[in-house]
Amino acid sequence: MGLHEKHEYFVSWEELHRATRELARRQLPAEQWRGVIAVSRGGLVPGAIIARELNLRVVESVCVRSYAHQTQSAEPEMLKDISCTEDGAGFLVVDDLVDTGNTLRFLRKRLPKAKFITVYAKPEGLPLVDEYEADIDQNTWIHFPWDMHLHYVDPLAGEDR
Ligand SMILES: O=P(O)(O)OC[C@H]1O[C@H](OP(=O)(O)OP(=O)(O)O)[C@H](O)[C@@H]1O
Ligand code: HPA
Ligand SMILES: [Mg+2]
Repeated sequence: MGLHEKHEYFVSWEELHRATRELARRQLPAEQWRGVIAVSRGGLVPGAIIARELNLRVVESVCVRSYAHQTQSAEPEMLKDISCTEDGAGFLVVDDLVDTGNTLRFLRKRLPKAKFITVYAKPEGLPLVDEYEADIDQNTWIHFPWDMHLHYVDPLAGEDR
């Protein structure tokens, strides 16, 4: 394998559910939280699972457009802010993953007192996340279950003759 080779990691619904539940378990006791702020769109499903496990009924969403992969210099933009909190105190900010950390870096400025958690984390993003469930290599692209569907694959030995 070359050093710069790209890898792919395919996450099933079951794996996502299991990993997110484990992340939720580590946020106990639930009474310390006022609610969940999901980072739309990737954080919506993990946010719902965490809210369910912790019996939190206040679920908000924020949306950030990050230009990280196009123009390095451009600042991310808040497409949807929240009104339930000034500084994020008592809230869990949930995202599916942290990659470069650009999204969470931006949100930390808006919600300095929130706790930031993700299901997956790549090394560059580690300083921006308070807790996460699983490490993923920087050069691996994660495919989430909502972006995939099941399809037929030929047997290794080829079709029956
Ligand atoms: O750490 P970063 O380099 O900022 O990358 C991580 C972010 O990128 C993806 O969201 P994206 O902005 O692609 O939008 P989506 O959630 O709507 O898919 C992912 O869901 C994270 O929010
Ligand atoms: O690895 C990834 N998978 C899906 N979306 C992403 N956004 C940044 N990195 C990723
Ligand atoms: Mg996202």
